[in-house]
Amino acid sequence: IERVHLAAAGTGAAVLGTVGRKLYHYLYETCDENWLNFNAAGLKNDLDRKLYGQHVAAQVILKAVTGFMNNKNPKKPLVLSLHGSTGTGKTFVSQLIAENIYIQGIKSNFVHLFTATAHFPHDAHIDKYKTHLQEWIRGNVSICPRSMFIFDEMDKMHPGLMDSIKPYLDFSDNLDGVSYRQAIFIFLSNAGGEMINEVTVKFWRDGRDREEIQLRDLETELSQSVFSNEGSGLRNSVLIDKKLVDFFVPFLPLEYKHVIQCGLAEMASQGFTPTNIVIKRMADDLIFFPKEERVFSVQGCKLIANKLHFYI
Ligand SMILES: Nc1ncnc2c1ncn2[C@@H]1O[C@H](COP(=O)(O)OP(=O)(O)OP(=O)(O)O)[C@@H](O)[C@H]1O
Repeated sequence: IERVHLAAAGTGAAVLGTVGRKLYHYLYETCDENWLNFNAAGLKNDLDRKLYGQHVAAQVILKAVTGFMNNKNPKKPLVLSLHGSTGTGKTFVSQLIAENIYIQGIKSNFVHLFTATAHFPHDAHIDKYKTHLQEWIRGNVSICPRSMFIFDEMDKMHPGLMDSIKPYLDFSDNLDGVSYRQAIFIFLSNAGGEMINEVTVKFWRDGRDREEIQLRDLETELSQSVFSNEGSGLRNSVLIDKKLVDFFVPFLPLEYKHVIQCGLAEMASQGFTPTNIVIKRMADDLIFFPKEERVFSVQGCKLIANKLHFYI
């Protein structure tokens, strides 16, 4: 009888243990398949339906992220560098990527946003910052190898600071016992934006379709203009010399019709019935270039969320 009791108690404890573990996984985000689940179809769908006017970026990002996430044994972390003028969707796309990898999306404990100017504002403390940044990356990747780091305003980052993250982006088995091969680094910057805008305006002036623009029309010039730009922190950076960036992703300037699409989506997300007249009134008040023809929005879709309530 005692043995039966013991066995029953053992089974009870095991069941409780399983339930406890399940509950723990349910309540607390863990770095495993309970909270990490790459959804390739979801990413494609989001890029097709939610991201407007960025056919080049959508294509590159889908291929890059899907290839990387499906690779069981990547040789280095994925490093994407997103370029374009303000409000064209660089931060937004990073959010879409996060939403299709982490159940918690951009709010996941494994997604980290770093803004050079906000986090490390004083050049004089650069050596201290370097150590902090390296420890921060190392600490986060040792907690979860599938960590995502989004570096905003990369063009304003001190080159020394940028170079200090270089070892983590490279091909290496591990550094101090930590492997970085499953991590994702996304750099955001306005560097190269002007060149991308010029190419897009030229296509438009030549009467060519926006959709005809291909990555190769921008890629070479993009890497040259980004890294030769005097004001760009990316200039002379080891990141480039060592070819640590896997993909340079160009974001085109948005046209009037894309601004309308952004406005309608924003209206819906704020709980209003999307109305063309309202959004058109708002779009008409925005600034467009070239000045005469008013084709491309200077601020992309950036100001829409804030402006909307003036027009409703
Ligand atoms: N191409 C786009 N498709 C759909 N929505 C967009 C697009 N671009 C911008 N938006 C909307 O505008 C908002 C602002 O854009 P976002 O922050 O992604 O711009 P950004 O390119 O990161 O700009 P910045 O260089 O100033 O940081 C987004 O949250 C999104 O709602």
